[in-house]
Amino acid sequence: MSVILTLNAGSSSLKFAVYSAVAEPDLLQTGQVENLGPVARLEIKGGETREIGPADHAVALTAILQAVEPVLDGRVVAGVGHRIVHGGKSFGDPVALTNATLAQLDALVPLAPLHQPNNLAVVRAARTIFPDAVQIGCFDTAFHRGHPFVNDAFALPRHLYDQGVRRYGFHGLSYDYVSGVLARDWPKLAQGRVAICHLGNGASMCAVANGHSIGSTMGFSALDGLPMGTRCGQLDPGVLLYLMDQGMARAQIEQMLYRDSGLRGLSGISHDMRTLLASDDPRAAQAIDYYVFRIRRELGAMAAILGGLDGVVFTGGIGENAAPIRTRVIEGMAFLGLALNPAANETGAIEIGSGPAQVLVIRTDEERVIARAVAAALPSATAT
Ligand SMILES: Nc1ncnc2c1ncn2[C@@H]1O[C@H](COP(=O)(O)OP(=O)(O)O)[C@@H](O)[C@H]1O
Ligand SMILES: CC(=O)OP(=O)(O)O
Ligand SMILES: [Mg+2]
Repeated sequence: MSVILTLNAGSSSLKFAVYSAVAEPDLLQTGQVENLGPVARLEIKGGETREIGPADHAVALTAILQAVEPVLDGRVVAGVGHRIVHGGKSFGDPVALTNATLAQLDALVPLAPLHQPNNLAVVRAARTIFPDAVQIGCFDTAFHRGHPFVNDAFALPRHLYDQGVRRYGFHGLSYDYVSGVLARDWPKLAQGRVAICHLGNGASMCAVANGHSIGSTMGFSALDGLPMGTRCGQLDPGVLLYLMDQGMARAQIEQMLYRDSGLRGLSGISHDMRTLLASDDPRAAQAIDYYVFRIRRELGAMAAILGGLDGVVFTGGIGENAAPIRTRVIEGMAFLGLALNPAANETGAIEIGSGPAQVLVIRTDEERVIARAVAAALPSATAT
């Protein structure tokens, strides 16, 4: 039996999974290197967890491949699936990552500087390590491609829209997975109006109507919308003009917006929600207040886009694990039909609502969406 390897290069982690190469792939192993930077940590699910010292995405990939060698057990890696954050105007469905497609994707690096270079570096490393494997790219922007014009456009001169200056939306692999779970386990809700909150290190919300994205808080880049671990979220563009007038260089502005803002910037303490929730520093409390305020504001916007809410889903590292954040987001939202069952919320239940609209916590699985796309591209996958 051959296997499929998936690689998901996020802003702060490299997640991987190994699956059997069959039409509905069986998960064999999963894990990640998280907290990329000076003290990265390798976590193999059900296995070892250890600090691996300073690591970027390339070092993380080497550590992962060493750790999964026993799982591979000599089996051939027939396909490698990659999360690619930005597909731009041209890419929707999963594609084979050839020299030609990689060159087109390189051109989108300036639109997602925190992700796209890492995504593509991981693709290139994997092509060298597994030269005979099919390499498939799956796009975070794909799920949003059916957006109506009003959710896709900025009110800028028209030629910019034609050039591709649009609101793409991201976290699409996560929304695709969650929508699939809804269709399978909550079919009636899946036909309704659902706001999915992907709250990880990056964060966005998606308005899903009958399984299709009709709006998202993220836009042209992965900066817009909600505040994130290190990114600012929605910002008055006048601030950028002011900073330029003050003499700030483009590279400094990019550093500030992508890496020094969000929870990290506001708290001055950490980008990590666990650290902030555990802190008694008033700046940590203020950063969390801002985070919750913006999620609530956008939840109202998603409800308006959808014409009401039949359900809200929390996912991503914070959405799945931070019960106090979920409590504060849903508090006082009875006017939207939302209320929490506190015991269910605090004990890790999936259905945590007590109002007319559903409130669910669904663990996302971007890897599975990628693995299915690789399996579909492997002629052998249906036969084995
Ligand atoms: N138990 C927890 N309580 C609060 N926050 C958590 C918890 N577990 C993880 N998180 C937060 O989840 C975030 C990472 O989310 P994740 O979806 O894994 O990120 P990425 O964008 O790298 O995929 C971090 O901010 C981390 O603090
Ligand atoms: C698009 C994005 O923000 O991704 P992540 O949450 O992995 O940083
Ligand atoms: Mg993520």
